[in-house]
Amino acid sequence: MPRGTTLLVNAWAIHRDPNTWDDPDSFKPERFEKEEEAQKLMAFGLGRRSCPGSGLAQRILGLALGSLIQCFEWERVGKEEVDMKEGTGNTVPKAIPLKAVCKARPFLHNIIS
Ligand code: HEM
Repeated sequence: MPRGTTLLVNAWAIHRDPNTWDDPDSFKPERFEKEEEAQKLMAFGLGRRSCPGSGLAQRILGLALGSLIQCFEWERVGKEEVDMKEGTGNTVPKAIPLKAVCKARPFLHNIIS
């Protein structure tokens, strides 16, 4: 390979390889409860140029999600099944956004008022 070549790893395809994943196109977050499955995930890249913020991100994500659930009541807009189809773009957005409304839980009024 010539010096200076830009090499892009297709993590999207690797994460959908049926030789590696069971039912790769289905949204099954519970699959990562198994340690050996979680180790196959490359959300933060690999090697010397992998994400230096992964430790921070993994701590903050749980806290942020926990705070959103603890502090607000959530309700979906619409009753149809959530469409998990992917849109286009580097961060793989949903094709059809998930819409929800939230209401501060009563205990939060005491804290912020
Ligand atoms: C869920 C959150 C995050 C995800 C999924 C993520 C994912 C990634 C990925 C896939 C890469 C490219 C790795 C590669 O080229 O192999 C990257 C690089 C990088 N990330 Fe993150 N990241 C996240 C959060 C953060 C945070 C919180 C920080 C800093 C506080 C951060 C800083 C960086 C930097 C500086 C690089 C470039 C590293 C380099 O090129 O040497 N990231 N990240």
